[in-house]
Amino acid sequence: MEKIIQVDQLRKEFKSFSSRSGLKGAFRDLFTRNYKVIPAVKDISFDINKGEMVGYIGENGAGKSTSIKMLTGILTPTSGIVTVNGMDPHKEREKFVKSIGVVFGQRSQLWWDIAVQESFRLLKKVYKVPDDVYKKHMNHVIESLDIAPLLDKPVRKLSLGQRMRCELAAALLHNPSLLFLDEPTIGLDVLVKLKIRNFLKEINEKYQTTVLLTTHDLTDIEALCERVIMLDEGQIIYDGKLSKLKSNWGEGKQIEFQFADVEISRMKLNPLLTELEAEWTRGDRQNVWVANVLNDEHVISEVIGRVVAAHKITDIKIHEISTEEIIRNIYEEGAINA
Ligand SMILES: Nc1ncnc2c1ncn2[C@@H]1O[C@H](COP(=O)(O)OP(=O)(O)OP(=O)(O)O)[C@@H](O)[C@H]1O
Repeated sequence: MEKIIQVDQLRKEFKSFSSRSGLKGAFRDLFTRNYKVIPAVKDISFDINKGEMVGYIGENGAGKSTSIKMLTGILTPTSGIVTVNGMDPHKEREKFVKSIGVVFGQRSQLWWDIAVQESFRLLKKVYKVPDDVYKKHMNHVIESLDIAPLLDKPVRKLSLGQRMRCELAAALLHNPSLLFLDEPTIGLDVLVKLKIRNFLKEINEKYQTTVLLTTHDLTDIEALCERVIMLDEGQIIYDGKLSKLKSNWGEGKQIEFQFADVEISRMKLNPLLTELEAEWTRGDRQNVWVANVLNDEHVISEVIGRVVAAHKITDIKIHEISTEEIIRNIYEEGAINA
C-alpha cells in the first residue's frame, strides 16, 4: 500500500511569553523575557495510505490545527519527521504545494473582488495546469458542485455555501492526490453539506484522492471516513476504524428513568446495578437518571425490573448512544486502548 502521509514522533512546542508586572518588570522584560513552553503536539506517529479518507478529530486546543500546519508545511516541527507525498512539506515548497489541495474553512483561496472564474484562471496559472487537463477535470468538478451559475460572480457576492463549493473547486483545480479539509461544511445547510459530501466521495472513488478531514461535525465523519484519528492534549488517543469505536463504546444502551421520588440519589440507585455492567449518570432534568448498560437484553430487562420494583417510575425511555456521545465519553474518561 502506498503511503501518502508518514508522521513519526512529530512534536511542536510553542514558546509563550509572559510580561512581568510594573515598570520594573517591563524594564526587565527588555533584557530577558519570561516564557513557558507549550507542547501543542506531543510525539505523534501515524501513516495514511493512498485513497484513505481519515477523520482527524479532537476538542478545541487538542492540536489538530498545529499538526495540519506541519503536514502542509506552514509550521516547522520542533522534532520528528513528516513525509507527505514523498516530500518534506517544509523543504520542497513549490513542488509540494502542487501536490496537495487545502480548504481551511475560515481562509479563502479566492480573490474577494474578482469573478470566481478569474480566480480559477489565476490558480490554473499558479499550478501550471495544462489546458486539456483543466478542461476535462474542471468541467466535471463544476458540474458536480453545481457552481456554473456562480462563475461570473465576485466572491463577495456569494453566500457561505456557494463560496465553500467554489473553494473546494479551487482546491481541486490541479487534481491533487491529497486533500486537507478543515471544517469544510461549517455553517452550511443540510443540502449543501450533502452535495459536498457526495462530491468528496465521488472524487475519492474516481481518482483515489486521499482526504484528511478535520471537523467538529461528526455527521461529516460518519458519512465519509472509515478511519478516525482522535487527538487529546497533543496526543493520539485513538487511531482506528470508526465502526470499532462505535462497537466498543457504543454497544451500550441508555435507559432513562424519571422517578416520582424527589429524594432520589445516586446512593439509593447504585445498589440496583450490583453485579451488572452498568452505571448511573444524572439526567438533564430533575429526578431523571440514566442507566448506561451493555446492549444485552438480559441486562436491560434486569435493570428495568430492579428499578421498577424498587421505585415509582413516571417515565422510561431507551436510546442508543450516538457517536457524538461516545466521543464525549472518551474525552471525559481520557485515553483509551484502541
Ligand atoms: N502560535 C501559537 N503560540 C502559542 N500557542 C499556540 C499557538 N498555536 C496553538 N497554540 C496552542 O497549542 C495548543 C493546540 O492548538 P491547536 O490550534 O493546534 O488546537 P486545535 O485542536 O486545532 O483546536 P481548534 O479546534 O480550536 O482549532 C493549544 O493549547 C493552543 O493554545
